[in-house]
Amino acid sequence: MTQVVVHANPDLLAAATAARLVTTLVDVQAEKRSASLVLTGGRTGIAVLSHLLAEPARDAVDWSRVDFYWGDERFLPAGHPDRNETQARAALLDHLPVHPSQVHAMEPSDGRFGDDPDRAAEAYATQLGAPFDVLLLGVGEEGHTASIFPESPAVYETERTVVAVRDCPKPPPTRVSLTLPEIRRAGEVWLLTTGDAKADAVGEALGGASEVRIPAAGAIGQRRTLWLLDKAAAAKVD
Ligand SMILES: O=C1O[C@H](COP(=O)(O)O)[C@@H](O)[C@H](O)[C@H]1O
Repeated sequence: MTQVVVHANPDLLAAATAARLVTTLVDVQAEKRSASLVLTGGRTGIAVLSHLLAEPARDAVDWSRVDFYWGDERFLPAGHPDRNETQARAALLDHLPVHPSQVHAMEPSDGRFGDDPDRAAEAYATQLGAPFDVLLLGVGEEGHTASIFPESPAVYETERTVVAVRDCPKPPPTRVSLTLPEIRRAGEVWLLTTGDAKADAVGEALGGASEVRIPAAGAIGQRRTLWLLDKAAAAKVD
């Protein structure tokens, strides 16, 4: 099932998505022992985490039973301000009662495997198991999602769950990303984006574009695919 929800502005979108995350994680935890949540980078993704920190019902979630992953990472040194992990820690994770073992970050470029994104991708693949419960994604102006860019090798990947991505049109050029086959194993996939610069990509994705041209079109959840947009990003949705 694909649903599109349009909010009046980016701030309302981030606040409503944070509230939605709380209730969804509470529901998952009512059904099973722990929940898995995949975080996204980007402006909207990090704004959602900031709102989640301030959400009054935040601690209805048992945070000691949530495992955090990332859909993609900018392959930079640990602690670099442009890493999705660094931003997510500052916005939310550093303020929650979570054990380090619950936070499954992708390796930095000065980590265990040095400056080798292929080894970082292989290592991340070993951390994956059951399908994710909720997987958050952003959408780029040209239709990328996670770090899967249009017409790039990553969009053709059919076997691996995680890949290294090079020569990205958006800096930094080297990244690590989940692949579309892995994204499509998730129960719920939520695509979050705002602003008129995203309207063409969103309109094309929802209008039936191929995932090679608009990778976000291939991000589909097993139970639900939820597009969470502001009015500007939804301007070209029929
Ligand atoms: O580089 C990235 O950008 C996208 C979208 O970011 P936004 O700022 O345009 O919302 C994001 O989904 C991805 O995780 C990140 O690495």
